[in-house]
Amino acid sequence: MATDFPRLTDLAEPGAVVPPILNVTELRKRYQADGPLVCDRLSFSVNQGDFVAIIGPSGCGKSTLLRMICGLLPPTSGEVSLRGQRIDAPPPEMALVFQDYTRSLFPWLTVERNVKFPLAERGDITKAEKAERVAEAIKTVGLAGFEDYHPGELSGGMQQRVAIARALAFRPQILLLDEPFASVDALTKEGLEDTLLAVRERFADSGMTMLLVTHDIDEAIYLADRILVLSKPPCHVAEELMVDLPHPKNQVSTRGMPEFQRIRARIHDVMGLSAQRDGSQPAA
Ligand SMILES: Nc1ncnc2c1ncn2[C@@H]1O[C@H](COP(=O)(O)OP(=O)(O)OP(=O)(O)O)[C@@H](O)[C@H]1O
Repeated sequence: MATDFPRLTDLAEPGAVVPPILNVTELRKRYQADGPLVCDRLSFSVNQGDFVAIIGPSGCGKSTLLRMICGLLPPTSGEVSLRGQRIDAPPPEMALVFQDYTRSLFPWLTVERNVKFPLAERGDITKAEKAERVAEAIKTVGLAGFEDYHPGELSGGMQQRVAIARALAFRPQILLLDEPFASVDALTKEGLEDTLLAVRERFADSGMTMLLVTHDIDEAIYLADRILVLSKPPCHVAEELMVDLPHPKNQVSTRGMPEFQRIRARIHDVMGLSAQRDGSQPAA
């Protein structure tokens, strides 16, 4: 598949250590000068092609972190860098999918036009390539045949697929997803999770990196290769877990695997949920 950005591994000398695509270094964030710290010395890095899930207690600062990563919100101190360059504004290599698809889609445009919308101003891509990208993105999210529908004629899950397709048509190097499936029912959510895995496979050659913020521990384990568990606020990375589950994944058998259960138990421990459930105090 064609890609707008070279893979870091293709640029490196054979045997060289490839630097992370994204570095988050010592981030601190306060919304008001005299307000509480939301993040405190939050650091981690992400390699190209990784699928990283960020999970943490409600209100700990996950969305704040994602907005700082994509340059929509300035950190109070510390920095986010992409390929070694500090991010001060939304970089063209990133695309963001929000939970609330109703606010990100244009109801008066068809599926095809919604997906094409961010490409309209791109003078560096030919009309034919735009059409090819749009068709491929729509197909990848399972919406072939719905090109001429309007968002209001689609279910919530299908509308979120349109939002994902729009991000994909942009061919981002980093796809950021902020609670993308929090507004849909459980069965629809499973279908969308499997679509994300299909997206990942489809764009693997271009080294697309994915960063998912979610409340859902099982979703994080099912989808990601690496999970960053954030602490309660002011948040930092409390634990980093590698997920090594066999592909292709399956909603029933993968979730039943001992490794899946082991990781889930560990996350519950780190987040203090187990302790809360049996009535004792969570670890500080
Ligand atoms: N624009 C803002 N101005 C002031 N405070 C804010 C703003 N946005 C978020 N906050 C505060 O920052 C903290 C972290 O919020 P954030 O939405 O990042 O957390 P979260 O982990 O994504 O929450 P949730 O899991 O409930 O979606 C909260 O205390 C919130 O009230």
